[in-house]
Amino acid sequence: MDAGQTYDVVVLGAGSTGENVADVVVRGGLTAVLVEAELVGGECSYWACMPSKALLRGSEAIAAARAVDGAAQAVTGAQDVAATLARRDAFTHDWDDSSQARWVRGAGIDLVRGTGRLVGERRVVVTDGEGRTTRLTARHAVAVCTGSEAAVPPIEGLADVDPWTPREATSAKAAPGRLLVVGGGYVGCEMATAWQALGAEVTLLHRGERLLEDMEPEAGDAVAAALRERGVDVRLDTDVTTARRDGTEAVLGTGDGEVRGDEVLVAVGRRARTGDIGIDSAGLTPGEYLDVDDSLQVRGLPWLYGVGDVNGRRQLTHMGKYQARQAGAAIVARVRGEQVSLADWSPFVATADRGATPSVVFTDPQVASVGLTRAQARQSGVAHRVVEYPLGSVAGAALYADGYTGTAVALVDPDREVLIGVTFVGPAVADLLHAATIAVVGEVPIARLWHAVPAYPTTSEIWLRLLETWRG
Ligand SMILES: Cc1cc2nc3c(=O)[nH]c(=O)nc-3n(C[C@H](O)[C@H](O)[C@H](O)COP(=O)(O)OP(=O)(O)OC[C@H]3O[C@@H](n4cnc5c(N)ncnc54)[C@H](O)[C@@H]3O)c2cc1C
Ligand SMILES: NC(=O)c1ccc[n+]([C@@H]2O[C@H](COP(=O)([O-])OP(=O)(O)OC[C@H]3O[C@@H](n4cnc5c(N)ncnc54)[C@H](O)[C@@H]3O)[C@@H](O)[C@H]2O)c1
Repeated sequence: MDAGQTYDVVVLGAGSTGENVADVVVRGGLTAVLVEAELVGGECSYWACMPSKALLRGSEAIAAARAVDGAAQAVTGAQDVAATLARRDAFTHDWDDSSQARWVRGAGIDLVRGTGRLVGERRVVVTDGEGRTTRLTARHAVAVCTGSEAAVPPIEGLADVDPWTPREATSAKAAPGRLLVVGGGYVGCEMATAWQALGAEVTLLHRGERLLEDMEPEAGDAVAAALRERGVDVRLDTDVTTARRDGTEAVLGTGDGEVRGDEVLVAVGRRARTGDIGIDSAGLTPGEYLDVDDSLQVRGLPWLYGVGDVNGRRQLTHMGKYQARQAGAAIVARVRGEQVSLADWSPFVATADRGATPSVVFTDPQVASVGLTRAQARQSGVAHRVVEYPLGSVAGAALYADGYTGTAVALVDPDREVLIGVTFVGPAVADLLHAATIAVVGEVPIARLWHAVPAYPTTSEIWLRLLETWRG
C-alpha cells in the first residue's frame, strides 16, 4: 500500500458522467482524481451510444437516399458491411482510450487506473491489474459515477446460451446469421434495426403488447411496422421462459413454442453498478441504485454524490453529463461555503430529470421525445390537452422524403398554456427535438411561440401546424 494521496474530490468511474464531474470541479478551482477500472470514456464511447449509432447510420443514409426519386436511382449497390464495421471501429478508436486519457490530463485532472472501492468516509482504495493499491482521500467529496450494467432476466438456462449483452451487440466483428433479441426497448429496437440491415435474420421477442412501451403508442407502432417491413420477425406479447444450446444453435422457449438462432441478445434494461464498490462501508446496500437528492448528493451522506446511470434517475449520456454539471457546481459552491439552493431550476439541481428529459431512439423512423407522454400525464394527474399533426403533411418533410410518414404529438397544459411534452416519430426527427426541449424547459407561452417562425420549407413547420391545431 502506498502512502496515499489527497484530493478535494475523488471521482469513481471515468465514464462520460465522471469525466464531467471532474472537469467542472477542477474549473471551479478544486483538485480532482478520476479512478477508472476499464476504459476512460465508459460505456457511451465504447459499447453504447457511439458504436450503436455508427452501426445504424449507414443504413439510415441509404434509406434517406432511396426515399428521394432521382437520388434513389443512384443507390445501386448494397451496404458495405465491412466498411460499416470499420467506421464503427474508428469511432471507438479500436477500444483504445489514450485520446480520452490525454484529454483528462490536459484538463488538469489526475487519473488512477484500477478498481476503486470505498473503505470509509471520503476514503477510496484502488487496486490495479497487478494487485498494487493506491489510497485516495477526498477532502470534500467522493462522486460515485460507476454507471450501470446489463440486467439479466430470470430465464432458465440463459447462461448456457452465452447471450450477448449490449456490449457484444455493439462491438461484434461480424453480423450473426440469425439473431434473437429479447426485449423491445431502446437497445432491442436499435440493435434489431442495425443488425437486420447488416445482414442478420432478426427475431425480436418482446413481452409487452407494444415496443418502446414507455413512449407514446405511435412510436412503438411505427417502429414495429418498419422493422417488419424490413424483414424483422417482431413477436409481441412473447415471454421467453427457457434457453438452451442445441449444438451451435441457441433455442429460446416461449409460450408459443421454440425459436432458434445463432446468437441471443438480452436487452431488458440495466442494473446499478454498485455491487462491489464498498458502499456498504457507508451503510448503503450493494447492488442498489444510489438514492440522491436533486443536487445528486446521497441522502444522509453529505460527502457522497451519486451521478449518472448509477442513481437510476435517467440513464442517458446527456442527462448524466447534465447531472455532472449540476453536482459539480453544488460541490464547488459547498466547498466555498456558498448557499446551495435546492429549488427547481437552480444552478445546482437536475430538475430536468423530472418532466423535461429529451431522448432519441435512433431507429428508422426515429422517435424523439421530451417531457411527458399522454399516459404519464394521466397517471400523475397532470391536466393536459393533446395536439396531434401528421408530419408528412408539412412541406419540408414531403421534400425530405417521398411518401414521408410521421407523427407529432404535443401535450399542452391548458391552464398555463405551455407545452409539457412533445414526441416526434418519423425519419430524421432527432434534430427537431431541441426546439421542443427549449419550449418545455423554458415554459414558453403558446402566445409567444407564434413569434418563433419556422423557416420555409423545413420540417420545423410542424411547430406552426401544431399551433394552428391547438387554436382550432
Ligand atoms: C447499447 C446502448 C446504447 C446507448 N445509446 C445511447 C444514446 O444513443 N444516447 C444516450 O444518451 N444514451 C445512450 N445509452 C445510455 C448511455 O450509454 C449511459 O447513460 C451512459 O453511458 C452512462 O454514463 P455513466 O458515466 O453514468 O456510466 P458509464 O458509462 O457506465 O461509466 C462508468 C465508468 O465507471 C467505471 N467503473 C465502474 N466501477 C468502477 C470501480 N469500482 N472502479 C473504477 N471504475 C469503475 C466503468 O469502467 C465505467 O468506465 C446507451 C446505452 C446502451 C447500453
Ligand atoms: N438512443 C438512446 O438514447 C439509447 C439507446 C440505448 C439505450 N439507452 C438507455 O439504456 C437503457 C437500457 O436500454 P434497454 O433497451 O436495455 O432497456 P429499456 O428499459 O429501454 O427496455 C427494456 C425492455 O425489456 C423489457 N423487459 C424487462 N424485463 C424483462 C424480462 N425479464 N423479460 C423480457 N423482457 C423484459 C421491458 O419491458 C422493456 O421493454 C435505456 O432505458 C436508455 O436509458 C438509450
